Amino acid sequence: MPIVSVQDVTKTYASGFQALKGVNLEIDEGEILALLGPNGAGKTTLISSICGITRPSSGRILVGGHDVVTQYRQARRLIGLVPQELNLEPFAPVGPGVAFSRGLFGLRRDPARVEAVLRQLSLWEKRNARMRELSGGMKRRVLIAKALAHEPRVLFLDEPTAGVDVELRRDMWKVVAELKRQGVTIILTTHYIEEAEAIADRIGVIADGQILLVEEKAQLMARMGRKNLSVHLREPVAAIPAALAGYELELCNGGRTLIYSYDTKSDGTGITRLLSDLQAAGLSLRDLETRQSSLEDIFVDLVKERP
Ligand SMILES: Nc1ncnc2c1ncn2[C@@H]1O[C@H](COP(=O)(O)OP(=O)(O)OP(=O)(O)O)[C@@H](O)[C@H]1O
Repeated sequence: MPIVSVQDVTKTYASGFQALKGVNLEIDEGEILALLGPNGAGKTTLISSICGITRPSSGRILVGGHDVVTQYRQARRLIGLVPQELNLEPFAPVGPGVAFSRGLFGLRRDPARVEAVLRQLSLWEKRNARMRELSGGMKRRVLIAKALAHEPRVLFLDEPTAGVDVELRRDMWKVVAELKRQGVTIILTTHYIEEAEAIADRIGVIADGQILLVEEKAQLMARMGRKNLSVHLREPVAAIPAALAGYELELCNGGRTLIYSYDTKSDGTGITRLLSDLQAAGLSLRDLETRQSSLEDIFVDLVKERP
């Protein structure tokens, strides 16, 4: 049984705007799913619906088998949510704040658990600091600690690394990997494709209130991946020779490099023929290199190709 099951969910806001247009999504226990999508795609609306903060207009959502509307308490107990905004009390101290979040779920005090969470997020030394004394990155960690205080089985991270520096982003990825090791299911939204590429098991692409695809990251990259062959020339050319028009080459690097894009899955890549045609056109080669297209290329193509 999936830990989260989203069934035909739509959401129309009071303004009449339809933010979700029939979303179906199953999330397995223990996986990391990254939801990628442009601004306004509906990512936050979807997460808020699963967490019971926004009520879907139609459809059904189950978390751990509990309906998030009719069995709100049981469902919510299983969920930790790290919101996008840093909505922390400026004067609240870190440690008691995390303990308080646990108490909100009616759980008994458990200082050992709170300490473990604080240590895991490198916040133990800061346990007596007030929120306003912390850096933005530390505040984000506090939000995660608060979301973990009641031992949720599913953790939602809404853009966990928006606006944080590269080092902190990598730190955050380590935290996510560690949580996965502990068996926590993680759903994160992100604008950063490299983030999805670095940590997700599966990738969901959402645009305009619809899920365009959900797929294993490795499969997605293999299925949709193209490769680019860069041909570096000894002498620059002003234009692509007419004899090579059929290859749809791109000329760059001041006329010194030709880029040929090919499908890694098709039977013939066309490379052999291209190389002999290059020679026939009188071009002499200095070097060749190939590059696998990234998730970013795939994502841009997907969102662009929509009717
Ligand atoms: N309370 C609301 N009332 C009306 N429209 C809303 C409301 N909340 C969100 N929307 C609209 O729904 C759409 C989806 O918003 P949502 O925040 O879910 O997108 P998102 O994918 O999370 O975007 P971002 O990446 O910018 O956070 C947007 O067009 C937004 O303006």
